[in-house]
Amino acid sequence: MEKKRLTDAIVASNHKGEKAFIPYIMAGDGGIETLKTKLLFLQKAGVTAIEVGIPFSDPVADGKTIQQAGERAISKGTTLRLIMKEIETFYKQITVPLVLMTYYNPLLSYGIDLFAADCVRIGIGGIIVPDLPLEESDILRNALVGTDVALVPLVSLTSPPDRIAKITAVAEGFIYAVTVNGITGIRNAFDKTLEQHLANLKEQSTIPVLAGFGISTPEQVESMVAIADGVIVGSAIVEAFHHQDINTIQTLIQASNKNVFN
Ligand SMILES: O=P(O)(O)OC[C@@H](O)[C@@H](O)c1c[nH]c2ccccc12
Repeated sequence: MEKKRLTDAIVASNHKGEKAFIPYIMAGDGGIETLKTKLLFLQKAGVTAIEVGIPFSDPVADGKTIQQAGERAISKGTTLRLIMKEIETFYKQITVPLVLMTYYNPLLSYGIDLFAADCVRIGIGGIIVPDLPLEESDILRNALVGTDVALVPLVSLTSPPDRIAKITAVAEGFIYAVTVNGITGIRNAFDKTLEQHLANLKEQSTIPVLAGFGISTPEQVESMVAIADGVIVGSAIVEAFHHQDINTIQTLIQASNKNVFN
């Protein structure tokens, strides 16, 4: 089976004259019972897909906001196993693709083959594993062959051209273009080379290129969707859910839906 569900969802939103918007939430922040409510809310608000974070004790790519959300989730007993079980109870109500974001360690202790099989069973659209470099990713990629679960790669601002070529050759779902050098968390400004970097990636990739890291205001969403196929917003969404600031979430989503053909 070709891995098309996640790509198709992004392309479909782009065809509507919108750009893809993928919010990130931390599963178990506020208690596992809030996961379904948040997913249904975001789906109704018109997002393209949803990145679901698995809390982990050593989140090396994460800044303070997501680290603290992870600690809150862990303190409430959230594990990968619990999250998979919880999603299984309501996955039929979720029509937007879910992209699980987890570090490699929880995956290893879950068991790669079991994880792949469970992802298929509960309709997961993609997986992001930030601490799994391309060279080490075959075990997971092989476990997902023949499924519609995409292994989404990260490309950094500093990835050299030959590495970018290797990554785009095996990329599935979309390319996650990391927009800053460093960790997740809101930023005031972006590198001047970003526009050219995204243009290069788009030229080389046959699947959509989405920008993520540091994007936290409607203005930043608007300027990013002008140069990428969509955005991923994490810390700002996590913070807004933590403070039950629904308005901020809706405003961020709407910023990606300004008609790009005008
Ligand atoms: O929080 P930010 O700066 O908006 O960045 C997105 C991000 O949170 C989400 O995609 C993510 C959370 N943790 C990660 C670790 C690696 C890669 C990506 C992520």
